[in-house]
Amino acid sequence: MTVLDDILAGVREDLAARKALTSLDELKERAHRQVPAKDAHALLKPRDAEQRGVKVIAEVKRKSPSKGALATIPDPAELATQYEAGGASVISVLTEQRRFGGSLDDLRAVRCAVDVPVLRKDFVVESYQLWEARAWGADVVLLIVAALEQEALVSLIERTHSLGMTALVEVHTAEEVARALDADARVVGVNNRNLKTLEVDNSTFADLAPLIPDTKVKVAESGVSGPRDVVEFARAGADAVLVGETLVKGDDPRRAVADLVAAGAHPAVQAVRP
Ligand SMILES: O=P(O)(O)OC[C@@H](O)[C@@H](O)c1c[nH]c2ccccc12
Repeated sequence: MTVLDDILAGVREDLAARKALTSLDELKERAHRQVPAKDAHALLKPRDAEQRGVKVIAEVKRKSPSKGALATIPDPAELATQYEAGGASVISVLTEQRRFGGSLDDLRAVRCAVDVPVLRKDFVVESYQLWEARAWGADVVLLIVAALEQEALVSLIERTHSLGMTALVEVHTAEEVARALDADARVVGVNNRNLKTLEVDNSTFADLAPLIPDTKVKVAESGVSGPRDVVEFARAGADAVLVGETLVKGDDPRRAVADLVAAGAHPAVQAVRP
């Protein structure tokens, strides 16, 4: 059993418990009462060349299976406000409870505190979770190719789009890239961390990015420890980076995000981007 299998088993149990409490109909009603989802795609890949730096997706993350406790984060809304002030384009909120210490309450708190799009970062296995994401105010959801059969991936992407949200489709191998493209993913995230072994290898993004057409939004996930990594991913074709640990562990999250945004927007970086 891989780490991913183990996480998914816990996710399914927690999901069953939530489904017993809230019917899909009730969730749909709540989702329909939300203001429409914000367009994260347009923010991550603006048409206007002037705004074309590498964007930063900043993550609210308390702990992880690979690193254990990272930060207590008593006030996720405050952290998200700092991220936004530092120039983050999207805020990612882990909502998985057992391994990452997150919750849907964190998602809502962040949603209420910022204007930028908010990503529900979880292990989505069923459309119920997409309705849930929308009902709690998410604009973007993560869909992990390694966790889904192809048919499920296709229908979850379609459902995400029909709810007006953006799907960040996560891959880790060339085969998963092909599956994501077949399923019509518009935003593809290459996770430098293998979710089956938890090992991080930053060359994963550079290896897989050429397989993803430039019309897609390419996101480098995990492994950003500072501005140098942003420059490296930018050179390999990243439109955005997704950063967790480095931001939650530092003492000035606003400044830390601003430094990454500045690195991604630097003219020397832009000149060498493919
Ligand atoms: O903390 P890091 O190394 O900056 O990584 C952030 C993000 O990429 C990571 O949290 C992540 C990427 N894909 C995931 C899927 C599930 C849970 C977590 C993740």
